[in-house]
Amino acid sequence: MQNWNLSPRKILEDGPVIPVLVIEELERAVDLARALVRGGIRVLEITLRSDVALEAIQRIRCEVPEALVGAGTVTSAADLEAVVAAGGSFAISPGLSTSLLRAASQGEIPLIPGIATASELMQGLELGYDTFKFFPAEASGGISMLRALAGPFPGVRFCPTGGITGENYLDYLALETVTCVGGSWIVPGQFLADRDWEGITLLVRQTLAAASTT
Ligand SMILES: O=C(O)C(=O)C[C@H](O)[C@H](O)COP(=O)(O)O
Repeated sequence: MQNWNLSPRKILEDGPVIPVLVIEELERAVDLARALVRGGIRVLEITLRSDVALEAIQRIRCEVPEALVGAGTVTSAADLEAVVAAGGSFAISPGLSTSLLRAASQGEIPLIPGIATASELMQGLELGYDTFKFFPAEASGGISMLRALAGPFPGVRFCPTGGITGENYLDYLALETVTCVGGSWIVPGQFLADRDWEGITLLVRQTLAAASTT
C-alpha cells in the first residue's frame, strides 16, 4: 500500500543516532549540517518548531547533498505536504493520527509516526506501519517499556526519542527492537551558540565510535 522511495527501516539503519534539530537561525543550518555529516551522521531531522525550518530543509538539501534531510514535528497532512514541497526526504511525527497516516501512505516520502502505548502501535500496524518513533521515550517507560512491547510485537522497530542522552543511548541501542535513537543532546545548545562546528563534529565522532564497539 505504501509506495515510498525510501524505507523507514533504511533510514533508521543509517543511524544509530538521528539528531533532532531546532533551527532558529537559518544561516547556521548549512554549517551545522556539514559539521554533523563530517562527524559521520547523514540523517538529519529538522523539527517544524521554528519559522525557518522548511527553508533550512531546502538549503541543506541543496548545499549538503551528502545529508539525508527530513522533518520532525510533522503532526498533520498539511505539514507533510509542506515538507514534500520543501524537498524533505522523510517525515517524523511525535504521534499518530489516522488522517496523517493515511495521507503519508498515499504520498512519496516515508513517515515514521510516534507511539507511546501498545494501542497506538496497533493503530499504526493496522494502517500498514511497522517502524515507529517511541516518544517521549524516557517519560513513557524507557527501556523497560520497550522490552515489554517487544514481547507481543517482536517485528516492530523503534527509534526512541525524548530524554535520550550521552549516558543512556547505548543502553537503548542494545535492545533488539531499537535500530537507532533520536535526540537533541548530540548538538549541545552552547556549541550551536558558539558556532563550535568542530566541537559538534568531535562529539558526533565519539558518540558513533562508542556505539560501534558495543
Ligand atoms: O519535535 C518533535 O517532533 C518531537 O517529537 C520532540 C523531539 O523529538 C524531542 O523533543 C527531542 O527530545 P530531546 O532529545 O529530549 O530534546
